[in-house]
Amino acid sequence: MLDTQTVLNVLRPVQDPELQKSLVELNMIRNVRVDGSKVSFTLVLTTPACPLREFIVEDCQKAVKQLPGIETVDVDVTAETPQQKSLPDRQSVPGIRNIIAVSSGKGGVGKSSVAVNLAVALAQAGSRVGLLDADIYGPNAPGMLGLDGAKVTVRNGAQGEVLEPAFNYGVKLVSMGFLIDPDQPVIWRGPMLNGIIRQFLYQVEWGELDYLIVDMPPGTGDAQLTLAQAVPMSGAVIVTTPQSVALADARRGLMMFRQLGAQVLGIVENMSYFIPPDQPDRQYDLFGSGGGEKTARELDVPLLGCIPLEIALREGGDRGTPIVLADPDSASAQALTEIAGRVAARVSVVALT
Ligand SMILES: Nc1ncnc2c1ncn2[C@@H]1O[C@H](COP(=O)(O)OP(=O)(O)OP(=O)(O)O)[C@@H](O)[C@H]1O
Repeated sequence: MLDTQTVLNVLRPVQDPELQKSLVELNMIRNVRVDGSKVSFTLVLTTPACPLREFIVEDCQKAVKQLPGIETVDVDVTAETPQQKSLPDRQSVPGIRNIIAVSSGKGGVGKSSVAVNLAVALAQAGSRVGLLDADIYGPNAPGMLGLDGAKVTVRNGAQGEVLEPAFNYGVKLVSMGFLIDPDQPVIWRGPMLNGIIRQFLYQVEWGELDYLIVDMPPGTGDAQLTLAQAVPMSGAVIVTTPQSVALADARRGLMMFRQLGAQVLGIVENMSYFIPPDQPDRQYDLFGSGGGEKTARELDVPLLGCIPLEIALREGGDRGTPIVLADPDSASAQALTEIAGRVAARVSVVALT
């Protein structure tokens, strides 16, 4: 009769492909049971959005089936998202495991669309997700998340006043748009930023979150710097288009995070090519091609994915139903879902290595 230790021994060489470490050593294999010709165990992944889930399960099954007399291998898959490393001089936010900034060197490249769809895709995969819309210039996440006109409610808690976030599609949201007067000039909003952001991090009832996505204001000016310094983040995702001007801005954004000691999780190239709705097998490179890949290579960061320009993505944003929910089979929704998986995988790597 086989014992659980023998099972763990054959599983020991199986590695997590991202972390490149043994699943057994990472304590990702638990509750091993042997019952005659059947072995069962729990595989605890580092994110519910793991893009390599099937691949890892197959590797485990293959390894265990090498044992004589074993016919069935039942793998129960769950996930526990690791806590980001603590950062010097930054106060972590209790209950929030990972903070991910979504940033762009310039406006209008689709940063908010990426942030909103990323948040919803992670929630769809089973993660606990919050979205902090910190874009003082154009806080448009509420509209894109179907929460236009929503407000944070203020409650008196044990620690004083606390804000309750709005909620839709599995995502908790607070937005600069809930607090700032849209008629107030942007120049006056900048200096308020540090105070508001601290309130948004430490005084909101976020509860337990695997990921808090922060939709940053575009650019690398004072406001962005203040924000990037105030938020204790796991890493940043930089959104760009294939155009050379946008890429030069993306490089600046990337340098800013690096100088602040924050990890850059990777680059997302948006509006990579246009798919005409009536000719879905054609694609047009409206803004050139290969720019995101080239910049990623030059700066030695991963290219997390390329999102096509699709009318349905804009319509989904305008209607308040993100494309990953409105049309999950569309090319842009699939790209965004894959990007969410890669971001989650990179966050695990940063937390655990
Ligand atoms: N891949 C895409 N396909 C079609 N439309 C897109 C795509 N990406 C973004 N858009 C549209 O472009 C507009 C600008 O996008 P978005 O607001 O996400 O950009 P942003 O970089 O956050 O802009 P801002 O600088 O104003 O915050 C929106 O109307 C959005 O729906």
